[in-house]
Amino acid sequence: MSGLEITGLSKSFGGVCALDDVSVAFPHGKINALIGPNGSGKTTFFNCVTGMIRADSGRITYRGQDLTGRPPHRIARAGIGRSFQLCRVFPRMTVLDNLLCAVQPRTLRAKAGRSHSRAETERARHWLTRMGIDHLERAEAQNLSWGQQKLLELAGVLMSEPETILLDEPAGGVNPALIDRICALVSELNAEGRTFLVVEHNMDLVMSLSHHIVVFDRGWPIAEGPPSAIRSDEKVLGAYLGV
Ligand SMILES: Nc1ncnc2c1ncn2[C@@H]1O[C@H](COP(=O)(O)OP(=O)(O)OP(=O)(O)O)[C@@H](O)[C@H]1O
Repeated sequence: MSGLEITGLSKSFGGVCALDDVSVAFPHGKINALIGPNGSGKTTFFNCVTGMIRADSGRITYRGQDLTGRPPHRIARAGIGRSFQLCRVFPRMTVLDNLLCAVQPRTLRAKAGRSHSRAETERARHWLTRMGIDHLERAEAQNLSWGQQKLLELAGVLMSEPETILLDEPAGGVNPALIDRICALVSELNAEGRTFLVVEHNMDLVMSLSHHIVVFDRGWPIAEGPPSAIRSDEKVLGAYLGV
């Protein structure tokens, strides 16, 4: 079955056209990247796909389900998780509590008491271990490095077991050792069956990690294909060099 498919997506802010009739599909089971110069519409695209903002027109389908106009929680329930460019963690909460917060209480009793099951706590510890930050479980999130906070945010996304994960600049501001860790994790999680769509400015990372790349320029996809094709595409070079 197909993965995420977008048809005719448009979004303007006042007189600024951020997305202009975008039609694009991302293969399921792959690591996809969305790249483009500053202001080319990548974050707006993420926000429309995850229901954070409503597109002016267009259709969003995922695994055959129509998600157009659905609110963020419905999109999450369909199996799509996302991280943010400016990492979203609760700074004064412990690392473990940040993850437990990411879990939607499933039963009425849990909703009333906001209690978490032992299984949820174990799952939180499992993801902290996978991220390599389990030793920080009792630390306040504000005391983690920026890269560790990115790993914590990714662990939070994984708590709801999404099959597709949208990552907004996972390497932005992160030190090289942790960038390597994030790349290794994305590859491992992909090998385990998760699909990724990554917005990233670090071209070395994009070229080494991705199977499929879509390039936006001025709210419009100008190229798509494997890294080898994108690297030498004249339209892409032109968009980045401004020629
Ligand atoms: N809330 C908003 N109000 C007004 N204009 C906006 C808003 N959000 C985005 N824009 C404009 O829409 C265009 C696309 O912006 P967007 O943030 O989607 O690009 P981007 O490719 O993610 O950029 P960057 O790589 O710098 O994060 C830009 O011209 C931007 O100024």
